[in-house]
This record gives sequence, C-alpha cells and structure tokens, in this order.
Amino acid sequence: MRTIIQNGIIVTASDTFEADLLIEGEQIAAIGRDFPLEGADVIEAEGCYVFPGGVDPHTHLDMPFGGTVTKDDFTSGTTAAAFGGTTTVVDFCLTEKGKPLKNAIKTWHEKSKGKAAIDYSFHLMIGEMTEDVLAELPSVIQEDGITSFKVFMAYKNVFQADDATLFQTLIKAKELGALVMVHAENGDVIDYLTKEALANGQTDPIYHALTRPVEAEGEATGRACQLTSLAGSQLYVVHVSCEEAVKQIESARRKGADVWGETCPQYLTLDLDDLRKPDFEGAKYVWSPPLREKKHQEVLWNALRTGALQTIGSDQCSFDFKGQKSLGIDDFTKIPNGGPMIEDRMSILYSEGVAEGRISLNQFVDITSTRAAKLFGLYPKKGTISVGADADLVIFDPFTVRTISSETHHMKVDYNAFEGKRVKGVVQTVLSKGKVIIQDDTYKGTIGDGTYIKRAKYSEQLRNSALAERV
Ligand SMILES: NC(=O)NCCC(=O)O
Ligand SMILES: [Zn+2]
Ligand SMILES: [Zn+2]
Repeated sequence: MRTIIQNGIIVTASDTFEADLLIEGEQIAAIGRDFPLEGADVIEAEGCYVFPGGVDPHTHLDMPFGGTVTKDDFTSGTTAAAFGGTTTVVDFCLTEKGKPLKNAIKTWHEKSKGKAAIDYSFHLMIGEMTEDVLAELPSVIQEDGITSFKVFMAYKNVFQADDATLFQTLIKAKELGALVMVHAENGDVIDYLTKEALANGQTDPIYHALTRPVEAEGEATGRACQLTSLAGSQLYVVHVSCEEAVKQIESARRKGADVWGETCPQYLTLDLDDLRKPDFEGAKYVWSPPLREKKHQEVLWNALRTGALQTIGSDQCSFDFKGQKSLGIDDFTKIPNGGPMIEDRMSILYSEGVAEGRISLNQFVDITSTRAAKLFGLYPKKGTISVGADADLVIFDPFTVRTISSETHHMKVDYNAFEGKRVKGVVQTVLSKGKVIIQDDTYKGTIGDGTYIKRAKYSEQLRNSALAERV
C-alpha cells in the first residue's frame, strides 16, 4: 500500500517544514515533494500540521484498582487514544507479591492481545525484590522486551514497596539497562493523615487532597532522586503535580543525576477547588497525587518549557462517576483514584500549551511523543517523522475549536473532567503503521491491528537516539 500525505507542515521535536510524505506499507519511505501520485492514496493536509503520533507513557487499561476495575479496557482505551492523536501507549502491568512476574505479564497479554487499536507495550510493577524476582528480571528484559520497572512509594498495604525494594530495583535496573519509574508520595505519612481525617469525620472528596500534602510528594521525590544517585542508576518520576517535586527533580538533574519527570494534563489545568464541588462531584477529580492549588500550574508549565520535566502522560485510569467513584460516597479513601485522560492528553497540551504560547510547537511534539519514545526504547521507530520510522502520523487542524464532552468522547466513562471546555485544534486524520485509523471523527481501523512492542534497553536507546540525532 502506498499513501502520500501532501501539502502539510511537518513538525518534529526539532524542525518545522513544508513537505510531502510517501508511505510504503507500514513505514515512511520518503520525505520530499512531487511524488508520483499514480496508485497511491492521497491525503490532503493543506493548512494542517503533521505530527508524529503521540506516545503516551502512562496508562492503566483494564486494571483492577480500589475494589473495582478501570472502565476502559485495551479496546476502548486505545481507540479513544487514537481519536486524540496517540498511536502508542505503554501500560502498567501489575504484579502480585509472591507470584512469578511472568504470570502478570501473561495476564496483561491476555487483556490486550487482539484488542488494541494502536501499538502498545508494558512497564512492569516491582512490589518486592526477592531472589525469585531477581532471577526473573533478565528474561523480562531480554524475552519480554519490558525495559522499565515501576515502584510505588504510596498506596500502603496495596502497591507500596519499601525503600530497600526501590534501592535494589535501581541497582538491578542499572545493571540490566532498564529505567525505574516511581509513584513518588510518602505512603506512610499519607496513611497516618487519612486515618486521622476519618477519625475526625472528614469523609468528603476534598480530604483526599488535604491528606496528601505537597510535602509528602516532595519528600518522596527527593528520596527517590537521592537513592538513584546513590545507586548510580536512572529514574523517571511519574505524574509530578507540584513545585516541591519539581524542585527535587531540578536539583537532582543539576547535580548530574539521570532523572526524568512526567506531568499530566490534569495537574496543568485543574485544581484543588474541583475537589470541593458539591453533591460528591469532587470525586470525579480524585487523583493521586491530588490536584493542587492553582499556583502549581505555572510551575509545571515552566518546568515543561525549560526541560525540568520532559513528558506528559495521561495516567488514564477511568472509573464511572455513577457506580464506581460512588463507592466512596461516605469515605473518600474508597473513591477509586484516577480519571479518563487518554483521549484529551494531546488536545489539552496543544490548546493550553502551544495556542496559549506556553510551549513551542516543537516542544509539543517532544513532550507528547519523541521524549517518551526515546526514554522507553521505542525511538526512532516511534516518536518521530523520518525515513524508516513507522507511519504513525497525526494530521492536525490547528484552527478549529471543539468542545470537550462525555457525550462525544470515545472513552467508556460517564463523565469527562473537562466537560464543556473549549479547546483549539482538532485531530483530523490519524494513521497507525501506514493505515488510516481515524478520519472525520470516525474510527476506520481494525481492532487487533495494534500489536505488542518489545522495547530496547534504556542504555541502548540513549546510544541509538544520540546516533540518530547526529545523522
Ligand atoms: N493516579 C491515580 O490516581 N490513579 C492511577 C494509579 C496511579 O498512577 O497511581
Ligand atoms: Zn501513581
Ligand atoms: Zn498511573
């Protein structure tokens, strides 16, 4: 199959230029002008940007959590992602203590195989570091192509791991060439504060935020950075929400530590007051870390602009308001944490970031796609527009304005945290591996065409991307 995308403005993390793209099969075959049109499907992109498909490094699809299971599975979640311009997701595979890692990986393949609209991969949670886990890790990297491990420093008695586990994971990751990811909040302090709040009859959603203070995130972020330096390893801090955490990451990076940071659309745009909405509506805005005071948003935008934070994940973890979030109507600790964000991740970053002049167009591509592809061993197959790269592409109309609503979104949940918000820019066409999967707000793909990607090691990836940048 031959496809030509013509007259668009190509945008990569480094360049913006007018050119046509020739796609042969699944890949970009040439970038230029005046390709022979005979026998090709021609897509007109005049007046539009052509971006590399988004890479969402942080999703939870079909995941059991908080006494229920996320509403969006690999089919609805990846389809919604595609509508929003994302063409690769890396999902978190949850493990269970005392059980082989391979069991968890098998379960995640069962959840996703033949069910995805776009390509996907897995991170692997490490909850404990036993002899068995140590013995399994090399094959997780070599055979399963899973080159990032996630350690939770919060969710006491559920996912939380101790510092010894985090430290050993960092040491092992350095040896094996993996990137360690952390959910950085002090779970013990939060456990104490939540018990105290409940004892005082403080059960409303706002107490979710008030019992997870910025200091708890700042402290855990700093601790993770220090342990990373001590291990001489590499760290990626997920869903950074506040200035206290940004400062720790900035300070570690200034000292030369190999530390990276991600934030999410919700922390850039929503705030603590959303949790105070009446009639339990605040439950729609329960994330961990929680939404913060508005002043933190500017810090996060500045961090993205200056490079102190490098990526944006959706942290897609969706629960219906009715029936799922309502589990916590009398007790905020029972509200399932998380929200629907996979579809609007890029839209929010474009509209609030590029259109509002906070970040450049090239930074937008880097933050939504390229940087995550590089960090997680997907580059240059994913995350850029270059000859030989997968033809995962987004044709984006920057001028049209749309209104976000749960009535028109493609996620399975009954609300959208941005209901009624007007955003600049509309995804017009999306290609995944050379095939049009979204056009005119319609899904044209085939569920199951999204396939599992084995990823390169962290160290190899950095070497390869440095080489690719030099060419
Ligand atoms: N972030 C959140 O509230 N839910 C998803 C699980 C996690 O990433 O901690
Ligand atoms: Zn988390
Ligand atoms: Zn998450």
